[in-house]
Amino acid sequence: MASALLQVQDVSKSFGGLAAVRSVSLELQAGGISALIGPNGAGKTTLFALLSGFLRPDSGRIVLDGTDITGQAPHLNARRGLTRTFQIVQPFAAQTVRENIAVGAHLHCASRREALAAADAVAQRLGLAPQLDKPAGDLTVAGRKRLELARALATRPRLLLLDEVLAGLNPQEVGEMVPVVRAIAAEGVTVLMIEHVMQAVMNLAAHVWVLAQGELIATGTPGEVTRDVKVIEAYLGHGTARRLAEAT
Ligand SMILES: Nc1ncnc2c1ncn2[C@@H]1O[C@H](COP(=O)(O)OP(=O)(O)OP(=O)(O)O)[C@@H](O)[C@H]1O
Repeated sequence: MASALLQVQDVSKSFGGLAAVRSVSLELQAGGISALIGPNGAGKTTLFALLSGFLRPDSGRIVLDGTDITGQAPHLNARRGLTRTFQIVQPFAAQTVRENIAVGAHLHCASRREALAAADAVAQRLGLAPQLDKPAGDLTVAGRKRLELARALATRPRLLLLDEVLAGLNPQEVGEMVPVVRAIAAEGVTVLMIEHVMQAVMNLAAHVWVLAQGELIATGTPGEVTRDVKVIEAYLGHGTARRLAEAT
């Protein structure tokens, strides 16, 4: 079997006395879409920050394609092909959509002209071409989510960490974004997504990890983890599975 694209080995991170991520280990194979789910405060975003280099783990190792990248700065990880998006999208509001996307493209483009041309190509893929000359601040929430994706894609990732790209979208917008994420994966980018919209997780992800209170409590297909008693109780409280069974 080929070695994993990403190996997370016994990674922990505390903030003061709060253990946000506890001894998490997982292996992500190249290709396809996987999801990281869990209740609010489970440690999902902290784990993304550790993987992408925005935070350094207290202990444990992160290995990308055989290379130890533990604690390596985000821009160096991006050079290696690991890029994340942010839950709260903060574009450079006064700059155009094109200029915002070009920020990501600069990683691989020698000149500004080349970066702006690369930005145009990424915008085409994400349906943002009509907005290229608009200030990013004029975009709707759905447009900003696409822009966040475009900026990440412009870095030409092999592994893309998506932090709630569907949050704040209405059902129609979610329906429009799902094929966008699928198309990114179909182009060969490995996608790991934090997502609360379970319908989309069921729809998109082949594999799911579940975090609760900093610990991985389940892993499997979306169907498997949503039937897992530990997962049901992590979301709905201890004893829920038994009460549900008694009620039916
Ligand atoms: N910089 C920080 N300083 C102190 N505590 C933090 C910091 N970042 C996160 N935490 C805490 O760590 C825990 C995990 O937070 P995290 O944001 O990783 O959870 P999450 O699973 O992404 O939650 P959500 O689904 O609500 O975004 C929470 O209790 C949070 O308050």
